[in-house]
Amino acid sequence: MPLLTLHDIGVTRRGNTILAGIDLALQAGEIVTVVGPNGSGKTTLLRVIIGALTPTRGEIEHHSALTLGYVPQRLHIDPTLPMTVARFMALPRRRPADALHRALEQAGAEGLADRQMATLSGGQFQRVLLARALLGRPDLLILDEANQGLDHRATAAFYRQIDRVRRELGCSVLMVSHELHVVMKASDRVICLNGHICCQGRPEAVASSPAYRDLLGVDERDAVAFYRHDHDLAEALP
Ligand SMILES: Nc1ncnc2c1ncn2[C@@H]1O[C@H](COP(=O)(O)OP(=O)(O)OP(=O)(O)O)[C@@H](O)[C@H]1O
Repeated sequence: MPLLTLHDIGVTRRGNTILAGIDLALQAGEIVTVVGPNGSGKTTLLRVIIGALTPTRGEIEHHSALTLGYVPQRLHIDPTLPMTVARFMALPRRRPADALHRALEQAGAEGLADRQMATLSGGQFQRVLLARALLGRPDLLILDEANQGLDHRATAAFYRQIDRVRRELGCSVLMVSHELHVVMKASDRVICLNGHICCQGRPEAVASSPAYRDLLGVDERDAVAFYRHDHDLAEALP
């Protein structure tokens, strides 16, 4: 049985159809990436899945005990506010110190617990957000463009960390990205969204499909070149 299934999900707001006819099943342990242009409904789809938005039509089916972890697109913390990573991780609920350190380690952010949030690099900040999402030991980890503000190298390292997390925790991952080439190696399946599902499949197949190329204006040779380049990037914490 899939971990989570969407049946004919539709979202309409102020007379505009944002999502229509979304049928989607997420399998246990799978990494699925949703790609699509600006305004194609990617965030809306994630908001429906995490329960922040009630769809206009359709149903979501999952096990009653399904635990979700969510890494937001961006999070602003006032840089003048003194707040250590450990304190941030304890919001809104304090956790045992060993759980906190385990989550930081799983996210590749070990050693950052006593650092001030304002002093973290973009890559470190995203790993702390990931660690916070891992505290609840999620069955499904959801990331909304978690590479925003990261350069290509930091993004590639971050997605390799996601793959490690999936292997260590055995959780499923659903993430949104603008760019397939960046997340290609980390995904089992890619869903190309533009209000509806235009195409889906293995990353290589989607990258070379006319629907994907038309939608995102990508040259397949560019995508493959990026993909190969990723292999050479160092594993260093950005
Ligand atoms: N509450 C709302 N009321 C009306 N329109 C909305 C609402 N939320 C989103 N929209 C519209 O729905 C469309 C899809 O928005 P959404 O944020 O899901 O797209 P996206 O693919 O995540 O975009 P981006 O890549 O820019 O983050 C946009 O046109 C947006 O303006």
